[in-house]
Amino acid sequence: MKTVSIRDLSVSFGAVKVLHDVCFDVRPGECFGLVGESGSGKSTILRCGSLLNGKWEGEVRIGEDSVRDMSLRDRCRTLQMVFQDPYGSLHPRHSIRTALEEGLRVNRIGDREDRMAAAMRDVGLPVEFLDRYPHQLSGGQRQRVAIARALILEPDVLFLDEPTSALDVSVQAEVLNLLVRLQAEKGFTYLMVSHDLAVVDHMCDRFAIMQHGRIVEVLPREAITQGGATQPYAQELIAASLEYEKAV
Ligand SMILES: Nc1ncnc2c1ncn2[C@@H]1O[C@H](COP(=O)(O)OP(=O)(O)OP(=O)(O)O)[C@@H](O)[C@H]1O
Repeated sequence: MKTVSIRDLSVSFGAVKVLHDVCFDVRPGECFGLVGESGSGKSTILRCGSLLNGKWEGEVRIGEDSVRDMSLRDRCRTLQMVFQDPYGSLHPRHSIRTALEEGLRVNRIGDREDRMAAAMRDVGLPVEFLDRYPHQLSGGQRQRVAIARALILEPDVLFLDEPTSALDVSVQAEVLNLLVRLQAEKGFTYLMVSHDLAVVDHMCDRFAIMQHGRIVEVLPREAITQGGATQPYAQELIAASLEYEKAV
């Protein structure tokens, strides 16, 4: 199990600075949430940490290693990302087999058929689905494939960017429970963006509340239901979310 350590992460797009010296640590085996208003910089943290965006200042370490110093292969085997929209992240003309095999091939890993079958079983999908295409699966099944593709390389850390927000409410719970089970079985460290404090309450040990590219407060999960936030914006966000829960 590995720590994710983010120090003084700053990012600008043109003249606009969207992250300001962001610092936090995700403990080994922990699920750490990032919440906050739209545009506050949550996804940008994941995109920088995974080097999808390489233009930033500061330091991101996984365990002892800076992500910038890792080879592409080491990075893929240390850190994987699951996106919000599984339809967008799976190639429409590639079978599920092709999607899963790619990472194994690039990383020159053998036993591919066995590993792909194991990954499908891990995410609760029939092995026969390897021969299907993304449009032949439901949204929840596609997200399971995206998770299988992430875990097949046996990474230490998963970055999850709103992994269930594109799914039906009934399917959301299934995928969240799958992520909880996989974390317990495989000891993943999760860094997860969500706009939904109910999801954070279900999944996360701790979470950071963000506003305008800064961390306002880092809180334990219990702060959602039992209070404890000290910063006014964090208190407002939690109160608004509880009001919303009551109303629906
Ligand atoms: N490639 C880019 N070019 C220019 N601006 C960008 C780019 N990516 C993100 N931004 C800007 O950076 C800011 C942070 O965006 P980010 O996607 O990280 O926010 P977020 O908190 O994840 O929002 P949401 O909850 O809506 O997904 C926003 O103002 C956004 O418009």
